[in-house]
Formats: sequence, C-alpha cells, structure tokens
Amino acid sequence: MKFTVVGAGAMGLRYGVLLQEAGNEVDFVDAWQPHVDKMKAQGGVYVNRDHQGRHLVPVHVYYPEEYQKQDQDVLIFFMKQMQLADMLKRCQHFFNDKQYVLTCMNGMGHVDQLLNYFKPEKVVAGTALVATILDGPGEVDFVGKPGAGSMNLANYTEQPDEMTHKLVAQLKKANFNPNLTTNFMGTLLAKVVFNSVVNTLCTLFEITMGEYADYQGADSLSRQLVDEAYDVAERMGVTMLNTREEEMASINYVSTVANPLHYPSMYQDMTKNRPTEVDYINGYLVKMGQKYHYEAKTHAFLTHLVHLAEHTRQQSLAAESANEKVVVLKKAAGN
Ligand SMILES: NC(=O)C1=CN([C@@H]2O[C@H](COP(=O)(O)OP(=O)(O)OC[C@H]3O[C@@H](n4cnc5c(N)ncnc54)[C@H](OP(=O)(O)O)[C@@H]3O)[C@@H](O)[C@H]2O)C=CC1
Ligand SMILES: CC(C)(CO)C(=O)C(=O)O
Repeated sequence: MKFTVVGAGAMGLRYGVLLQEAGNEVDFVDAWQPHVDKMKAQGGVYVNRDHQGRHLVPVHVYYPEEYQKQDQDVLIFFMKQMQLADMLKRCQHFFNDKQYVLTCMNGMGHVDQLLNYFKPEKVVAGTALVATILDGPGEVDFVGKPGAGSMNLANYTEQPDEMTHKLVAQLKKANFNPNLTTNFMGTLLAKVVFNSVVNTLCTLFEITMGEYADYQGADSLSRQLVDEAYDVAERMGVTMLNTREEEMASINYVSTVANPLHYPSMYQDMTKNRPTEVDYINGYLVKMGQKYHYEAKTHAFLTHLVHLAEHTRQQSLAAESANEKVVVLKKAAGN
C-alpha cells in the first residue's frame, strides 16, 4: 500500500518506518525545518530501540508545499493537536476524495478537524499504546521491544470496509497489534482517560510511568480521575470500550509492565518548553462535562496546574533571556 505520514515526529516516524519495513511505500511530510533538513542531508532518520542499535533508515521526506503526490491510499496524521489546523491548510493541495485517513493522536479535537477535509467514510481513528521519543532532529527512539505495544482503531462510520481490513492487515504485519472495533467514541475516549491520568500526573511531578505506579496512593489518584471521566462519558452517551475496573487495570499494566521507564509525551513537551496537549485531554473532559451539566472538578484543577507549570517555565525563560541581554549590554559597555 502507499502511505503518506503527515507529521514525522516520534510517532509518525514509528508508524511510517515500520510500515515501510513491512513492504509498503511510505513518504513523510513535516514542517519542522531542522528535522526535515537533517533527514534530507543524512538520507534518512537514525532509529534507536530503547537507546540501542542506532542505525540509519532511508526515508523520503518533504515539506508540505513541495509534496505533490495524489495517488496515496492512506494519509496518516501524527502531530500535536494544536499543530493540526495549520498543517491541514498547508497540505490540502494533495488531498482528494479517494484517500483514507488514519490518526492515532492523543486527546480529542483532531477528528472534527479532519472531517473538514475528508468524508466520514474515509476517516479511521484509533489509539496507540506505544511510547516513542524524538531525541532531536533526525533521531528517534522506539521504546519497547518489537511487537510490545498495541493499538485500537475504529472507522468513524463504525462500518469497516475492504480498505479498512487491508489497512489493519498492514498494521498487523508492521507489528502494531491492531484491534479493530466498531465503537468509535468508546475507543478514542478510553485513551483520553488513560492519558488524563498518566500523562498529566507524570508531567506535573516529572516522573516516569513506573515511578507513578510505584506510589502507594497511585490507585486512589487514578480512581478519582477515571471515575470523573467515566461520569462524563456516561452523560455523553458513550459506551466505553473498557469498564472502569478494566481501565484501572490498563493504567497499572502499561505503567508497571509495558512502559515503566517512559516519560509520557506531555512530559516531553513540557521539558522542551513547548505547549502541552492538556486542553485536548483533561480539558476536553471538562468541556464535555460542562456541555452535559457535570463538573469534572479534578480534571479542571489538573488542567490549571499544567497551564501554571507551562506559564512558570515561560516566565523563567523570559527572565533568563533578559538577564543574558543585560550581561551582553554590560560587556559591550565595558563593565
Ligand atoms: N510520543 C509518544 O510516545 C506518543 C504520542 N502520541 C500522540 O501522537 C501525537 C504526535 O506526538 P509525537 O509523535 O510524540 O510528537 P513529536 O513532538 O515527536 O512531533 C510532532 C511535531 O512536533 C514538532 N517538533 C517536535 N520536536 C520539536 C522541537 N524540539 N522543537 C520544535 N518542534 C518540534 C515537529 O513538527 P512542527 O515543525 O510542525 O512543529 C514534529 O513533527 C500526539 O497527539 C501525541 O500525544 C500517542 C502515543 C504515544
Ligand atoms: C506512551 C503513552 C501510552 C504513555 O501514556 C502515551 O500515550 C504518551 O506518551 O503520550
């Protein structure tokens, strides 16, 4: 099959490289200049697996404006929620009504944006329980052994067609362990709930998922957030993929067995002084609660805490750069 991965960050590269290695034709489109330039210059991306085995994988990478192919079967979208609107605008010249779209981004908001460009019957969305880190321009680290993670996916229409099954077959071949469901919102919301606990708390306390699970009060913290999120989902009329107990078990399993050493992607954004996706995760649950007259108080509180942390980092960066300017000016003035 022919794929174009839009957003060659950590996850875009993981999906694209593994689909390419499974025998598919894959192109990558990205806009982060140092990263695209580096991959073009070195003829590919350096891939590590758990910090080891660094090797160059040749990839075809393009800026949005230079990419012209229209005969791709599936476009895979993988970027941060707040980057998607701009990227869709920049890429729309290569969209057409034959292409399918797959996305496994965290949070909620992306599907509505994709529906502005693609027909509902072409949209497939899912969730990925695999951890990946973009170490820097042209360098990616796939966390976990081959085949260790898993993913759920569903058609927006909840009616899998021939192309959906072909797509699932390729994802299977590429070792993503796909599970095709016919419950679109229940599938997507399960990961929002997962991330609203693990990503947010690990980011605020600067800890790995294993360190979180190791705290004896972790279950009680998780339970409060899971309960609030499920109260929202029930009011939305969504049948969740997992029961509350199964969701608690999934949080524990992924944190203690699958990815104990992983700092979630929100932590990676915070420590790189980039905005986080919290408004699309905990903030989404708060917004949906409000819509259905329910106050998701703990999720609202955590959303504020993450924004406070982002704000504090921005303030100290601004103070640091002001201090540097004073030093330069003093040097220039000879004192
Ligand atoms: N990483 C993970 O383990 C997982 C992530 N996800 C989700 O997948 C989606 C994509 O996430 P992920 O692949 O981690 O995203 P990344 O942060 O790795 O990459 C997304 C984009 O961010 C830009 N970028 C990345 N690093 C920098 C930097 N240091 N400075 C400036 N720009 C940078 C690039 O695009 P640009 O130039 O356009 O800014 C890049 O294409 C998100 O919704 C995420 O929550 C889901 C499961 C696991
Ligand atoms: C890998 C995982 C599942 C951890 O929460 C994730 O979604 C992330 O890092 O954003």
